[in-house]
Amino acid sequence: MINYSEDASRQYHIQVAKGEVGRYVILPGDPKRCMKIAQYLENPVLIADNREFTTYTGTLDGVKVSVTSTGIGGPSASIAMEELYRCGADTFVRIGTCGGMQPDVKSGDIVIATGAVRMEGTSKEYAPIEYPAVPDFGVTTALVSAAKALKMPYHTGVVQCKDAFYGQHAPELMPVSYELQNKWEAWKRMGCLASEMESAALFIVGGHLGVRVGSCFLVMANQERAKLGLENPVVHDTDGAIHVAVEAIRNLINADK
Ligand SMILES: O=P(O)(O)O[C@H]1O[C@H](CO)[C@@H](O)[C@H]1O
Ligand SMILES: O=c1cc[nH]c(=O)[nH]1
Repeated sequence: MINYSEDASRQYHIQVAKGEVGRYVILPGDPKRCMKIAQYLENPVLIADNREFTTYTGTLDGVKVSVTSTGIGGPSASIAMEELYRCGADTFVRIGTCGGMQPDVKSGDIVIATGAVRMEGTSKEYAPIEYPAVPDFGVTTALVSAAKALKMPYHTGVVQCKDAFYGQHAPELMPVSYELQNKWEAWKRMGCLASEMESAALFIVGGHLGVRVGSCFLVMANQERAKLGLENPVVHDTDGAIHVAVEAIRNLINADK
């Protein structure tokens, strides 16, 4: 395989070299979330900042842990995971934002994914659609233990992933509204908790690479609650979900000892 990087020791997109990240990596979508997460680490150092990929490395309880942003959507998330894996990472926790889909999934709650609907393109270039996008059981239970210990309101269940943010929020405006609206109804009836964009790709790429992956999200709002006339403030504060992700990594470090 050709390495397109000017500096051959660095991965082309993330601009990180082998050994510069820990085996444990926290994956936010938004690069601006990286510094917030890095503040939970001891002695965080900025390793690289290229395109949508910002990476910090520090330690948690003396063990090397990194944070890398994945950008929006499966294509860039899959690139981040592939390149981090080549630098030595094998355990990933995504911390993102999502939109609730069930009436009891409220703004400010945490959702922990136990599976992801593959209504996106990236995972289809890895595995046939019949293969399920599921997180690692150990990472998922570490996230649940963390949410419980922090007394965060949380839900566990399947999340829906897609490529078009506005296909979720304004499906009626899309030429394929008939498909988007019917499928959304099906995901809801099947009990999908929330919609986001990266977990399906991360779970499938993780399965292919043989690494551990889990996901947790802040619920920003819930368009279904709005339709029902229920209270639906928009929440931007990701601190609680970040704390859950960091404590989950701490749980995994202890369990791995
Ligand atoms: O907040 P992040 O992690 O970016 O996650 C969610 O927010 C973005 C859309 O606004 C998508 O990336 C979606 O998955
Ligand atoms: O509603 C939402 C909120 C965040 N991210 C999404 O993909 N959808």
